[in-house]
Amino acid sequence: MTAIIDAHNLHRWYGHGDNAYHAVRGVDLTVDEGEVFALLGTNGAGKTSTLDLLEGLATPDDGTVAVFGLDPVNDRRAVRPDVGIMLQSGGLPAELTVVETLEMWRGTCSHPTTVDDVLEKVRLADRADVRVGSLSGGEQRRVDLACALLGRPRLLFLDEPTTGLDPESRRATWTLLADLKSEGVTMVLTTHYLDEAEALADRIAIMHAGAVSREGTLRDIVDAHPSSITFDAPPVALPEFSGMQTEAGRVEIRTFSLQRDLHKLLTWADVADVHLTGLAARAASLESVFLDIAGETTLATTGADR
Ligand SMILES: Nc1ncnc2c1ncn2[C@@H]1O[C@H](COP(=O)(O)OP(=O)(O)OP(=O)(O)O)[C@@H](O)[C@H]1O
Repeated sequence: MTAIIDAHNLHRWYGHGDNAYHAVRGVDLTVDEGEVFALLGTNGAGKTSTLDLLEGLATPDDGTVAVFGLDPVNDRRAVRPDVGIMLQSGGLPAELTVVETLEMWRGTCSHPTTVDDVLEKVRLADRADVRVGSLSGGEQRRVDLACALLGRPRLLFLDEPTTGLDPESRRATWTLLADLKSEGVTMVLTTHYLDEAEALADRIAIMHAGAVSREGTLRDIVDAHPSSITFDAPPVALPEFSGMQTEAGRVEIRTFSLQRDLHKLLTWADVADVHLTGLAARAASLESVFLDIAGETTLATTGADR
């Protein structure tokens, strides 16, 4: 595999002095050719700040980024023609129609496809003559995507591509992105929809407080996380389980052997004639990993440690 993106020890600060904010704290990322890489994280985790560095829209305060083996800031003229960027908010002029917007954008691309082609892809052909400002939020998002596709990019950055889209349009966008992947387009996307990352991504990184907290395939990430069995604390002594704790009258057993421990618990309850009220068994999932990370204490990220 060839690394299309290779980033090491990225740091990004906003502001200066005591009020400086350390938004990206030593991020390492590689994205291979043809991969879909999803960047997840809570609000403010540093996803967009990291994406800006990979896109060459900002220079890292420390660390290095290579895109196609080049510096996306200093070698911008060589890198940019092969890159499509869909920002979180497109900021397109409201007065232009969809087709005028795309024609204008097309003029900035080195080897563009046709406006009709991208209109078809994002399913906006019937809205071509409507002003961008009159479109629904979801339709505007699809114009942003159309602009990112016009240059026939080899590498596509998508910052929350389906936010504001209805479920049917989200699915249509997933199909479009899957088609682009099968054409060999490499993609880096941020999303708050875990099912989107599950459906599209070959690899996932979960950011928290400016750093990558977990990284790997969905399977790697989920397999490294315990499953959980919970129930109301019964008025009798329980058998021994590693990873068992009781809080506010609820018992939780965190386990990497869900089936074995559940069997042990149910067999004990049967023999001891104990009714386990509120019993729930949850296999580890991307959501449980995400929620655990989101609950972790946030490190101080102000200028004091600069
Ligand atoms: N220009 C700026 N000046 C100061 N702080 C900023 C600036 N831009 C971003 N930040 C801060 O940096 C942190 C990371 O922001 P960023 O937009 O990268 O997060 P994110 O993970 O993309 O969040 P979201 O999911 O909400 O889009 C946030 O706490 C944000 O307030």
